[in-house]
Amino acid sequence: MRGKGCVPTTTTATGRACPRAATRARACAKGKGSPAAAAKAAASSGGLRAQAAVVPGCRAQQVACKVAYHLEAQGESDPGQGLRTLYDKIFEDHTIDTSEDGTALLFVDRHLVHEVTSPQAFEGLRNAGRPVRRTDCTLATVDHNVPTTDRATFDTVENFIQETDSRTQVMALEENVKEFGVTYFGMEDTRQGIVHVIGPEQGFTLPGAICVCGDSHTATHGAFGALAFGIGTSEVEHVMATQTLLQKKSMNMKVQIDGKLQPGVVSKDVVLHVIGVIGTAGGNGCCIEFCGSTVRDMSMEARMAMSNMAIEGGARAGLVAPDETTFEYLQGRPLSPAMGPDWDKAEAYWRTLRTDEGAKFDKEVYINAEDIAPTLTWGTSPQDTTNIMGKTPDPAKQEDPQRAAGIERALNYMGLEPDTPLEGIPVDKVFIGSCTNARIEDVRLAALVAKGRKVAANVYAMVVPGSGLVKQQAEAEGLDQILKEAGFDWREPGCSMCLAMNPDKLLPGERCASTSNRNFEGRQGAGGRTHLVSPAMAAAAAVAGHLTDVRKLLPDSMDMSVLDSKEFLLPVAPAERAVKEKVAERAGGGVGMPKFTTLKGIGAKLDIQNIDTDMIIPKQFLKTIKRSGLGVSAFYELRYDPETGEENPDFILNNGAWRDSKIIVAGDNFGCGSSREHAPWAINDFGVRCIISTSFSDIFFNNCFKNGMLPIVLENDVVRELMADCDSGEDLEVDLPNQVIRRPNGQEVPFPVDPFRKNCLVNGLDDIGLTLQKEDKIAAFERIRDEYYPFFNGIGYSHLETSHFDKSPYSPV
Ligand SMILES: CC(C)[C@H](C(=O)O)[C@@H](O)C(=O)O
Ligand code: SF4
Repeated sequence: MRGKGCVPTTTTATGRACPRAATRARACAKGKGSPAAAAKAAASSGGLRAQAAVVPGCRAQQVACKVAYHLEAQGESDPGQGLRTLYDKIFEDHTIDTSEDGTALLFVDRHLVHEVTSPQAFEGLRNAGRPVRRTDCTLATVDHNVPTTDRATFDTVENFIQETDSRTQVMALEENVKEFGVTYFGMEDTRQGIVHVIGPEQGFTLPGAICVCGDSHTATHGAFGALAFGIGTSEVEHVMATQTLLQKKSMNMKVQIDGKLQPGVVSKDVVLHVIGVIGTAGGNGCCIEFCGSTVRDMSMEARMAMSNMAIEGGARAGLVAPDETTFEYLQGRPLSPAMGPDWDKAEAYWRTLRTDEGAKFDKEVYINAEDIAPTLTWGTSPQDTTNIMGKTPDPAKQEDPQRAAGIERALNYMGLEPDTPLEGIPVDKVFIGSCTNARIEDVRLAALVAKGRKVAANVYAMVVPGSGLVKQQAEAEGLDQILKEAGFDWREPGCSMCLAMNPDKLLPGERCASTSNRNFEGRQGAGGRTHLVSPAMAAAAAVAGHLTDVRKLLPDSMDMSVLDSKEFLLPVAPAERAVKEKVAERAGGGVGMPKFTTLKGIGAKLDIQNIDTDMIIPKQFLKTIKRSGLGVSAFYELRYDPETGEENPDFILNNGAWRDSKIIVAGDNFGCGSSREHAPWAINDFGVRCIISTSFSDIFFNNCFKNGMLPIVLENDVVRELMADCDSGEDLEVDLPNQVIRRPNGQEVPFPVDPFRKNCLVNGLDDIGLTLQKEDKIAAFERIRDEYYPFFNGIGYSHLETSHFDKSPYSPV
């Protein structure tokens, strides 16, 4: 009987009673004809939210409200009511349940998995005897560790990958996907590639989906109007076990770019420019929606390069509303809905995915595309940008002493003087690749610049396609020939020198023009210096031998010199080896969720802004398949002399009583960069349980709670006072139940903490167990989804052959 069991008590995403619940219940109780009719009645009497309708036991109501949501989104409901952003719509449409404090349980449509952040998650499932709930919505590949050398002789991973830890991680994934039945593109599969290249390429990434991956650049998929964000390994396990995630709603931020881009300026320049404007913490706590005429004119691949770097602006996700460009890109891809009724149903839904006119954003940024010239970084943070006509900054001219210290440190690392013009700085290497810029259009752009020219004698330049299919397409178009003739090294797909977890690395002191997304210290190899650029600018630097404006290319008169790729096969430095051995000795099995109540001890001051996760634990220590034992590698670059492996006596955590600090008081934006949960694991294993700062990156912040650690956000003046307490050597006491920090002078400093997270920390509760108690609600949501969003159910590859392709994922130039 329709309407049976309807109760007007549903809460909203913010935990408040939903004022429209009564209307909904009335519509439901009327039980008029079809669910759609009930929905229409309900919608016309006030508009409804889909998520609020999921009340177990009230099927008709659920269906009615679901349909009503679409009517409202298409503007058929009362105008001016409940105006929502694209982010609000996707978030709310995936909300299964909302707890008192506003934490939502979200359904996850797409889960991408790679070898670095999944081993501990699979281990957790295995230990708990849990399966992967939705293998049809899960896709795995290997990318970070794979060598990019010729695979002509590839037989098995075991024989092919020389580096032990890399081999172990790749082999662990191969075993895990077999055991858990997950679709996997291995090294012998042409579809293998960087996880953020293959998802879109296969049509796995769809508009309106929630898409996650244990990787911060999951933001890439937002280009499709998918709500896509990086998660930590504990969350990878949570998604695999429950197909859901616990999330608090982010703020809405609009970045509107209007106008026509100058020739030679591409979306990479746009996003570098945007990050230069907003800073690496500018988007913290936000989901960015990129909009405006410039964005509408971009191709899907250009949009992907832009949303990819939303995380570098501090935002966990970047979105672009789907449009004709999106639909055209998706049609005929292996995992897109099949053309015909399936496609039509999907497209009708996707067309509702846009921000309502007049909807409110918490932050707005407006950029004029005509102001953007080819843009690049000069320092060690993606916010350190200027255009190619610019100069390095002078710390002496900075008013903020912390910023001045940051600039000085960055220039020193980069081997650059203040006020140096960027144009003309010689480079040693050029890297064209990564999940930002390794798609076919990027390769085409590089080939366009390189055509008929030669790589400079002082430069080694490599092009690493983002996937086997990009490589295949580029070869079909003859782009590899153009690049090889110019002197570029043409490689096999993978992350490569973006992160240098495989053998492709910079040598200490080497300078690289790189199309990747992070220029952190040591990112591309210890001591390596990175300038982030577009593929056009990278190719221009390769042929010029120095950073240059792609708009005024040098004549092609230089000799070509390709360095022997063996140069990249670096031996592991002795210092690094010693630390790795200690890590191996200490690594154990899983570590339960520890309780956190009070913590007393001397605090350590780390007065550096933007301590990124590469500084907390560099990539060479990510190759573990365990969670524990990483403490010896925490703050590796700061803590040890890279030559000798001896402790650096100037580093606070090597110094006297501070060696045992359990509390760190740090500069702004702690934990920015990658989603690696290895960062909190390493800090935790080192003995630190609490970090205090003015701000944190969202993913790091979240990861701390999953590991029984407490990150505390306080105002800058309070942080400064606590830093002084650290220097005094007297104890601080963090009292979580009472939410105060007791200073040595007896003052109590209150701090905020999310009630749900506090409860989990104080009681040592594990998220997965808590979520599985909501099984009924998850199952009810899945039934609704089957009916109204069947296109989100992964059809998987189990019954598909590679020949299923309706067309090549790439169309010719
Ligand atoms: C290894 C992975 C966790 C990491 C990320 O999250 O971004 C990596 O892809 C990176 O680019 O630093
Ligand atoms: S940023 Fe680099 S390392 Fe990270 S996923 Fe992308 S290509 Fe791989």
